[in-house]
Amino acid sequence: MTAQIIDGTQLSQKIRAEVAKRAAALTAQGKQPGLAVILVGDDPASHVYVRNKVKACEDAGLRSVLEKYDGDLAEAELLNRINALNDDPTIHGILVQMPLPPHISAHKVIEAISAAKDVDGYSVLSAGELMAGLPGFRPCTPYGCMKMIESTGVDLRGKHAVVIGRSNTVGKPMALLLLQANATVTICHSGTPDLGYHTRQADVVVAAVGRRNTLTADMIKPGAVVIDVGINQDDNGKLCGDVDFANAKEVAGFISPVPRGVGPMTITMLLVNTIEAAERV
Ligand SMILES: Nc1nc2c(c(=O)[nH]1)N[C@@H](CN(C=O)c1ccc(C(=O)N[C@@H](CCC(=O)O)C(=O)O)cc1)CN2
Repeated sequence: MTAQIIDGTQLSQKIRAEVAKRAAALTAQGKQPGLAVILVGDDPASHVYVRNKVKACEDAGLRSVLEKYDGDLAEAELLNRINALNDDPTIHGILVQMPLPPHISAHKVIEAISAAKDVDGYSVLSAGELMAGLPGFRPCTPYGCMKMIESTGVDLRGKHAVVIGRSNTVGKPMALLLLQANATVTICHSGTPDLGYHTRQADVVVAAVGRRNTLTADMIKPGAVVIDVGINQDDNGKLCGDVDFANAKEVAGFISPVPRGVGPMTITMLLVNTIEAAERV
């Protein structure tokens, strides 16, 4: 049987409608939620993502302030801008689009953002809150993946989840969120000798490596939930994920596509975090 598609665009629409209601309520109290988006350099994909973030804010009634800088911006200047935004009461969330040019320390930049405005959930404090099971901002991509899994109705308690990838922004927080939902979690990575051995036992697989065809149909347990975080291009330059979608959908129970899967949900959870930041003030 063919898998049910987890449509990130459709799920986003539902969540964004709720975000719009919360934004309207805050605006009526004279506190319109505000997001500052900082883009440094000319990475074409980053320009697309940032444009989509600004548009999503507009559509949901959030105010967005987009600051674009040339790739040779000095690190100190960027840190000064972040400090100014930290002090701006009309800005509730600050996002610096990644990747940054190599001469700028992403760590320094992330840590410069005030904890109350860290809507990307990338800071050491936010990571610690997640680790400790405390409330806080969750990184948008894994947070969106959790919402996608939730939308399938599959209860994670006691299920075996395999995360492929161990990045600080996706793999590690993803594993912690799954653990918090009482799944038994395995993290696989480039040093894992037999990836298929692990994924074939998994009720849920989250692929977040950035290499196409990392997860093929023969590596999937029939009926499993498959979430594809990858952003790659196929031989024809078409956007594709880490999963061999065409064949995997014939084995999985639920599967997210690329595009229209995790990508739009990443933006949606950014809106959710920004609303939460504004509601906390
Ligand atoms: N500060 C951040 N930087 C980056 C993040 C992040 O969460 N915070 N994540 C990624 C990129 N990303 C968000 O910024 C992102 C990637 C993809 C999409 C998306 O909607 N993709 C569409 C296709 C868009 C296209 O035409 O290329 C889809 O999958 O349907 C949104 C956001 C790295 N940087």
